[in-house]
Amino acid sequence: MLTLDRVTKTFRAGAFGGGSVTAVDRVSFAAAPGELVSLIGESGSGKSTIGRMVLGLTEVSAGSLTLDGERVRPGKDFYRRVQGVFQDPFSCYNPVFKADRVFALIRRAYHPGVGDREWADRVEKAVRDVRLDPGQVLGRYPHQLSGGQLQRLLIARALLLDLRFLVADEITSMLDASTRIDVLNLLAGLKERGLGVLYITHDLSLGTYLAEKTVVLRNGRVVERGDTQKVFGNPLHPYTRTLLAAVPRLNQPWTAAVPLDACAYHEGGASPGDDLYETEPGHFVACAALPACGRTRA
Ligand SMILES: Nc1ncnc2c1ncn2[C@@H]1O[C@H](COP(=O)(O)OP(=O)(O)OP(=O)(O)O)[C@@H](O)[C@H]1O
Repeated sequence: MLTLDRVTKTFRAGAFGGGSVTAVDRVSFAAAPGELVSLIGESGSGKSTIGRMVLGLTEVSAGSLTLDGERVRPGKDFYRRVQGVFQDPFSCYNPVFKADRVFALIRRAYHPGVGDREWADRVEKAVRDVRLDPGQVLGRYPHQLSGGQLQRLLIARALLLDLRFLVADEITSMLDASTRIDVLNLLAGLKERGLGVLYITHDLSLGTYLAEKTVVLRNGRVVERGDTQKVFGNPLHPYTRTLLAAVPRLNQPWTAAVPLDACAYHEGGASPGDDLYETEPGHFVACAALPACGRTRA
């Protein structure tokens, strides 16, 4: 179980590191085993920073982030259970080595006692599990494989570990529609195996596809979260509504498509409360004024 409780990340910023930027601001949510939580927000909203903190690649500035009740402790044992797959699969491979070297590295680090024959069988099974043909992909260099194949090999690599949790950061954004569906189905399969998944995306349509829960981020803060069907079926925060209604129009900034109105919990509102209000079971909205605010579905 992944649990974030008022997790905050502040980076030093500015020419001499004198300023600071709060990339993630008191974010709370949880992902149970077998559950996919989709983290949605526009560019710069803090999604990847959250993913990196879950993976122990970025330190938490404040708040608590635990996996199965333990704080994140990057190291061999941690990465046996928690892995990340990222947007650009090419960046995860060294172009001068064959792509299946990623499996050899896992063997060396985690399964040094496994014999050649058994390891080959395990790799073959993991590759088939991600719906690739071992004969087509093993022994090839990264440039000889497609982005979707490389992405799936990374998921296969994760399957060779005793994986409990996967952070999937924009993993489908570079893929064509059919490969994207394949990879999403793969994530569905991982959920069935009891894995928890944090699925980071700016694509709302993909978020609804698999996620039990949805967290909508804006400027590092959660504006709405809850059961995906409730958040999408009855979006309460104007930002979520804007995201859902956004239609690109030339020569107009996209936020102009559906103006945010002036409820107290909106950006720049008078009372920037950090708590979310449970407006119905399993549906939380950031509103300092709820329930007195009276904003419900129009
Ligand atoms: N190492 C860093 N130092 C300073 N600021 C950072 C650092 N990493 C991220 N930020 C800032 O934190 C904010 C959130 O960045 P983050 O990459 O988490 O957003 P994101 O929602 O994942 O965006 P995108 O969808 O474009 O990847 C941004 O304002 C970014 O500039």
